[in-house]
Amino acid sequence: MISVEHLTKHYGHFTAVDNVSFTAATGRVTGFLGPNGAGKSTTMRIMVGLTRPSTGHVTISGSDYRELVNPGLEVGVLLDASAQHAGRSGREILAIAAQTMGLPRSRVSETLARVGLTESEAERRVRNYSLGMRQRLGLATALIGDPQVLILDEPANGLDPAGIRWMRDLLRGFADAGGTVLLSSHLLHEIEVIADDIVVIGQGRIVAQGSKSELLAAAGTLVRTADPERLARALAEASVTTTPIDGGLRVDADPELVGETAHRAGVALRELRAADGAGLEEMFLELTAETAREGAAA
Ligand SMILES: Nc1ncnc2c1ncn2[C@@H]1O[C@H](COP(=O)(O)OP(=O)(O)OP(=O)(O)O)[C@@H](O)[C@H]1O
Repeated sequence: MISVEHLTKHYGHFTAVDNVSFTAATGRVTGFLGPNGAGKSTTMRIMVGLTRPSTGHVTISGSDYRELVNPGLEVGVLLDASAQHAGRSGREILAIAAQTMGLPRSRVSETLARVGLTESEAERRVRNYSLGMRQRLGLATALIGDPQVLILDEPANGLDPAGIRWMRDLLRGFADAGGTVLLSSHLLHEIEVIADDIVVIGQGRIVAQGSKSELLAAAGTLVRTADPERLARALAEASVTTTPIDGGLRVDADPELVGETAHRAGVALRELRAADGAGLEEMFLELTAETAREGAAA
């Protein structure tokens, strides 16, 4: 388990991480989702002792990362797949990792097979690797010590859709065997595919967290009609909150109630369905738009 408690990081007057608390539970894949610059990497660097927090702290399986004697045996870390020595082959990089952790050399071939790198790919220098191959090698370095916890910053970056499904299955197997996985992404879709639990961060703050099913179920109903204003008035009379969307409404109620209310109000519907994920997507787009505006202003 990873426990993040009231973490704050200031850079001068800028607050990159602002009172962030969450846990990544054992047996679950937790997705850490946020737009560029939201504070994901800073939080993960603090977790593994590379950046000091201004306040707050993180424990991994009850310990501070910096107290671990042989950290690679307990926590597998992938922060930047491009940071691997470009002049070495994949096999050499894994052999060095195995040696540093005091592992038998046989672990190198086993781990290469686990991440789907062939023997001939492993002989190539990393400078000739695609981004997807670097991610697989980075994941291999994280896995080689057979840790219980994985901390992965944007591990799906550069993977094609089949690669993302492959990673989902690998991380699913890891969590089902009792492991803890925390992975970050700036893409909602990746997190939806891979994660069981989701923590959403925007501008250094946690803006939502829960299981994927909870967050998706909270999305309500999508309804389209030629007369959304009239339907919104009828729903408001029933004390139901609505949000206008293109050609209709997002409603904080189940589709049955929306259909009955529309029928009573004499409003013909064009579409009525559970808004799976739409609430999360809207919230995420708002976060992204705010960041994009900041970027434009800068
Ligand atoms: N060493 C530093 N000095 C000053 N500001 C920093 C430093 N490191 C990060 N920041 C700022 O902190 C904010 C959060 O950055 P961080 O890299 O944690 O975001 P992120 O969510 O990982 O984004 P991305 O998806 O782009 O990697 C950004 O505005 C960044 O510019």
